[in-house]
Amino acid sequence: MRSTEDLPAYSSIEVAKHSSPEDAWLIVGGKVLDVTSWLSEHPGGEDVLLDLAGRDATREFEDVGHSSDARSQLDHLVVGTLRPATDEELRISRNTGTGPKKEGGMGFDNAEVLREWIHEKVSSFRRVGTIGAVSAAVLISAVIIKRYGMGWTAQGRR
Ligand code: HEM
Repeated sequence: MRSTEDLPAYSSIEVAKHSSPEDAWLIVGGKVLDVTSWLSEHPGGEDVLLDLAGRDATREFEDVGHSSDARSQLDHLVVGTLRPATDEELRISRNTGTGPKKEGGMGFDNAEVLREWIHEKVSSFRRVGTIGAVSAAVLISAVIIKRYGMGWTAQGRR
């Protein structure tokens, strides 16, 4: 087998595009697998693989308690390694609603997309918070000046 270092690196967003029976990829343990031509050979059936196609199936693979034979079969299916998604990929994925999703969920099966979304929300709240605090300070100053006048500056000048 080729060393995984020679293989291309794909992001989870790229892997998500391969989610049909004609083109089914999975991620297991940081390896990207093309299971398309092997679907019918899986002893656990093709449905479980198709349900997870385009997604990270590491947890499901481990939960089944696959044998070491299964692990060596897996190595023959490797087409690449997993790399973090770029900011650009995350932005496009968020805006177009593409990328890995779980049915019935919030649409954020992809931890990276979710993390990026939270980060953006927090910074926009922070922005709104700063504008709010500055406006409140100006308003309070205006009320104080209106109520007490500029007495202290007049005193200072005397
Ligand atoms: C693409 C990587 C995978 C490979 C190479 C693989 C390979 C195998 C092999 C060789 C077996 C026979 C039992 C054994 O040797 O452990 C098996 C069984 C099974 N696999 Fe997978 N598998 C893969 C992914 C998955 C995934 C993602 C699931 C999802 C749940 C899954 C579910 C099962 C189930 C339920 C069985 C048990 C079948 C039975 O004992 O009746 N497999 N798999």
